[in-house]
Amino acid sequence: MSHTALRKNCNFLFNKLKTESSIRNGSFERNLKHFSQISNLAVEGHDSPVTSENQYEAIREVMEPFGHLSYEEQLEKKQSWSHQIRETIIERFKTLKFKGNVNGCTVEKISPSPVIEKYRNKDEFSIHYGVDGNPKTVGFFIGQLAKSNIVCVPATHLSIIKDEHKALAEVYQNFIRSSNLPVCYSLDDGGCFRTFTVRSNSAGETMAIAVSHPAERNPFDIEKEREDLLNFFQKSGVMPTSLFHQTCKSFRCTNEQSPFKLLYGEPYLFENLLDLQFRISPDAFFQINVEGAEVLYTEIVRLAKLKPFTTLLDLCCGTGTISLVASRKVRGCVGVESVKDAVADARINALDNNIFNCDFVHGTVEKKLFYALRDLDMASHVVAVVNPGRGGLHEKAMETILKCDLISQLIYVSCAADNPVAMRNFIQLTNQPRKATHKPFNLSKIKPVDLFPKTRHCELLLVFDR
Ligand SMILES: C[S@@+](CC[C@H](N)C(=O)[O-])C[C@H]1O[C@@H](n2cnc3c(N)ncnc32)[C@H](O)[C@@H]1O
Repeated sequence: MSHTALRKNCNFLFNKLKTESSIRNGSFERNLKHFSQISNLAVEGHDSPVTSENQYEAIREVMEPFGHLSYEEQLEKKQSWSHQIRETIIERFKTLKFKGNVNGCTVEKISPSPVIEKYRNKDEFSIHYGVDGNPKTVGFFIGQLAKSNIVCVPATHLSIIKDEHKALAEVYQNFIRSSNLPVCYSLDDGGCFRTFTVRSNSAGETMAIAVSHPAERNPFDIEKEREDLLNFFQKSGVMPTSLFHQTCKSFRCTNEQSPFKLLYGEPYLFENLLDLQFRISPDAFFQINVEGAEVLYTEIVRLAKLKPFTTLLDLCCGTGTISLVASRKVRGCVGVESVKDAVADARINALDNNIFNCDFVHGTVEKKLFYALRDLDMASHVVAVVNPGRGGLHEKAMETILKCDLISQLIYVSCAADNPVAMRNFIQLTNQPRKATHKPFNLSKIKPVDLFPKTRHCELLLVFDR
């Protein structure tokens, strides 16, 4: 089950439970009694109950499902999954009447991640009941809604999580346990503590972000929570390099919607990647495995037909990584990104690396691409790299891309190529519906790059030419 699905399940469950005041202010015993109502715990795919003895094994099976395999075996599985993606696209394609070409598509050998342990530079920890019934447990969820058995297990025994992240999550757990404020299990239950995110860079610097629901509290109460949080970390002796606090009433808030308040330290993380330095805001996406990302970006540059006169379109550009890595090989780059702070990072990153041929546009691809292309009237050769995350590309963005004949190659970077939206995007690129006048793309190559050792996930580069 995906993290989002688990979160939805969790919210549903606690909507049911929220009417019972013991969640918010009851004693540990009352909470335990309450918890017994959602017991009969079993991990997804397992029938045996989750207990304090087997909880760490259970969370490993959720978070590191390939952890029991050798790395070679993991890569073999991901290689054959990449072939399956090719077969699925070809099968889907057979059902369509007007087509580009997908049959010639080859699947390259998977590139391994240079690191397979402690590689995650960002973890968003949730808060929920632990197996012992403690309602203030910080970690990751396991369980199934059907069996009403969602439970939170600390990350202490996971090998893909960095030690500094685990240590900070433990201090935060101690903090919320020492506080009288309740946990926010669903957005309208009046609770406070929501999530705790830790990010880090290769130099070992950490950025911690505590997110709370403002509930009915006034600004002074929220200020008090912030003071207490900072004091607690300072006294613990385990201090992040920077500490942020955000209040958020919805599932997730950007800095624009609800500012990240810096309580301590520097406002940004900096990361080195392929001889470039990147500034990263709390809000901005950065690939979770930096060494793996270096391989990914190197492969993108290898596969892209970049010429000195090429304009590179970097769609969903985050902090500008792909543009800046490719910038010296092309005439210019235009990045489009929906998160404002990430765009600010991308612009600064260009300047800090003495790169002056990249421009970054704030907005969604579906809204801004049309205008970005209109401004490219001097371009003679355009290559697009799209990296939209699990959500895939919006219909309108797809339409604009397909209609722009200048785009002769498109590299679709997908961390969830079997996701229905991504799959629809692949078919749209290669299909030519009856009345359409555009030339369809041919899917020429699939290149897997492993960014997520021990998990089922794998990054795919799908190369479309026309
Ligand atoms: C998987 S990340 C890739 C970022 C970047 N290419 C990198 O490698 O670091 C996807 C990015 O797309 C942005 N995004 C998601 N939907 C978008 C949209 N419709 N328009 C523009 N940006 C979008 C997200 O904010 C995020 O920064």
